[in-house]
Amino acid sequence: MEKRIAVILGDGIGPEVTHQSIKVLNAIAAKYRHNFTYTYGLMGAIAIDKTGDPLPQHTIDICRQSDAILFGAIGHPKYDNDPIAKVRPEQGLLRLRKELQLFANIRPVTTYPSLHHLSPLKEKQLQDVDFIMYRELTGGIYFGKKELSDDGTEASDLCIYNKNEIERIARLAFVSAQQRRKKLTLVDKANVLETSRLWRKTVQEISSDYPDVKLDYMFVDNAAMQIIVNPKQFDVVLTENMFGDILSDESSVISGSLGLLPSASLGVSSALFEPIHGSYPQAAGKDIANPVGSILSAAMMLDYFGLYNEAAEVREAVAWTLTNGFVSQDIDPENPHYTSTIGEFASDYISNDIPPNINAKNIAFGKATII
Ligand SMILES: NC(=O)c1ccc[n+]([C@@H]2O[C@H](COP(=O)([O-])OP(=O)(O)OC[C@H]3O[C@@H](n4cnc5c(N)ncnc54)[C@H](O)[C@@H]3O)[C@@H](O)[C@H]2O)c1
Ligand SMILES: CC(C)[C@H](C(=O)O)[C@@H](O)C(=O)O
Ligand SMILES: [Mg+2]
Repeated sequence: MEKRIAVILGDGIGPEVTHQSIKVLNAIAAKYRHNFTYTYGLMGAIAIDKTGDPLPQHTIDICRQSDAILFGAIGHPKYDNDPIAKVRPEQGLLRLRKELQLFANIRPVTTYPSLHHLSPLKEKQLQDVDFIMYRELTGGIYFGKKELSDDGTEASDLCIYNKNEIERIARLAFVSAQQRRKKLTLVDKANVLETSRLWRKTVQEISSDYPDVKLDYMFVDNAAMQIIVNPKQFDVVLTENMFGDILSDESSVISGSLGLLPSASLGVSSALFEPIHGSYPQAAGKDIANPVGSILSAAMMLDYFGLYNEAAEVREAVAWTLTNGFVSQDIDPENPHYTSTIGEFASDYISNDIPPNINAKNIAFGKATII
């Protein structure tokens, strides 16, 4: 299979983690005789530095000409700490999502028994947790009108949704539930917000098209608590843009680290794959970030291409690195491995280059020694 992949490395740890995904995709391509070609575009702080624009037209063009987009992360402290900067790295990502109409952001949350000890939650709460969040990505408060008064003392962000925006992601979430455990939870704040009441009404209306799916509703404040005390109750969670942003970072503590969670952002004719974490500037350039969220995003890309066996093999490679202790500092601070080592091991596993009796303890921060 031939696929053109647009790659946006971005800022901070974006390049380091994305390079591991490319290693893994190359191992898959070699093993299964696919031809993946990569075209690189700038976005974020690096794009501002080089072109003055967080999303240069060239990047939009290569994304449009690709079959899928692999993205790292954007963001830089010099903008985070400057509340009056007019041009910001995040504008690049938001514009790209809007331009390509990437309206459905899909964030699966799984747990690995070998990582249960890392979660602040108790073991019994972690067993059998497996849910998927459908986060609306191109509407709501992120994209409503923003205003700042002339004297700079008052500001507003408008939260706005229309029926069509709600319905198109809700239908994807219902179909996903049909293929899973047939439960859909709409998370909103319908006791307060007009937009949330429109979400409930719209989702209620279309639910009759999916009679096999049990629909329930939860207020977002309760959901934030339930995700911690009883995460296994969830199957598919459907929610608006900002609630989904916050609840998905929260959900990563179930898995054990923000560095583990992947995502897919699907649109009308484009698809973008990115870990849910940000540019983690404190780790930039140190080769210590967890690449698993990015590698699992590449697996979601393979699923999107219809390469289900290949995607499963990438997930198997990741599970193998995790259970054998080839993990980064966030997972095992006592015996951490480099980002690049984890990427190499995952790709070697796929290429069948990994001897079965490798000793994880001997390869911390270095090459494997065989026992
Ligand atoms: N999609 C994106 O590109 C995206 C997402 C979130 C934040 N951001 C941007 O990233 C910058 C930093 O934001 P932040 O510190 O709030 O969030 P962040 O996700 O970058 O990091 C928060 C914390 O999570 C942990 N973490 C994140 N990724 C990790 C990884 N791969 N491996 C191990 N640990 C990891 C670290 O402890 C880190 O301090 C900001 O400029 C923000 O706007 C970008
Ligand atoms: C960087 C930021 C604009 C982005 C968001 O809020 O959507 C990020 O937090 C994410 O989760 O992808
Ligand atoms: Mg976020």
